[in-house]
Amino acid sequence: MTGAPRTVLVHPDADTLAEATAARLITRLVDLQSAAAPVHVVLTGGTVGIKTLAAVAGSPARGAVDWTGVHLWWGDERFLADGDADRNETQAREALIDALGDALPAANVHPMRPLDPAAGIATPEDSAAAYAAELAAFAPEGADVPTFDVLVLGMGPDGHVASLFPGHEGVDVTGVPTVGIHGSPKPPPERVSLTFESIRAAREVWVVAAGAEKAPAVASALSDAPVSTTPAAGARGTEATLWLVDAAAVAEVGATPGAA
Ligand SMILES: O=C1O[C@H](COP(=O)(O)O)[C@@H](O)[C@H](O)[C@H]1O
Repeated sequence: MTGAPRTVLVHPDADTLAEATAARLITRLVDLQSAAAPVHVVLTGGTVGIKTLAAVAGSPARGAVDWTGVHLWWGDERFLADGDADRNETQAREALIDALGDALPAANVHPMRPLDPAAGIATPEDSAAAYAAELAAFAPEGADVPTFDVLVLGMGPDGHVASLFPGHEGVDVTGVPTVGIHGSPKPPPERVSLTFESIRAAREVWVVAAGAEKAPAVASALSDAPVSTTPAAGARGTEATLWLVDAAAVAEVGATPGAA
């Protein structure tokens, strides 16, 4: 597996994990903005992912970020109508984006297109193709996706990341930056996801996971199980791969967590 080695950082519980990840993200954005602009961040849905966004919104330090220079993308989306409460976009808006208000230009927010047959988005493949075009518009010459500075991934108890599920063909898709998903084992069945090629193009990949129900998948991923059975094992950044977890989530990891 190419990519940066993993560093595992363990926090006592899910709330502390979310607060610490939010602080880490804010600090990273400020550091990145001292050197270059714009900054591209990929958001995740899921429990800890959304909790982390709420923690960013609640942090006074969020004012240290120049949000006009931050672009927000998504690693995956539930293919539902605009505004559906189950959309990762809807939850991210409620947790953070709405709170940022005018500080974050609307043009910097890049959601995956919702189900909207009247606008030509009738299938997950339509949305995936539209997102590929949006990504390409911000990609450097010769690349399919922007240079993502930080790409955050939640992980399901089955080891899925983004909407790349174990045993599903989305895991193996290559040559395209995005993929439409059908028959997801976790509702809703239709989704849109970045492919592993897009995920692995990110400079930093942060996997966030909390809770005992994630412990088997965390142990499996950190022991380099096949990506086909534990997709999270394939999540790597080009410069850094962080596993930001709580104590319950690493309960089944054999050795003391550390670089892997
Ligand atoms: O459905 C999804 O689930 C995963 C993980 O969610 P969690 O609630 O178990 O933390 C999430 O990463 C993904 O973005 C989302 O679409």
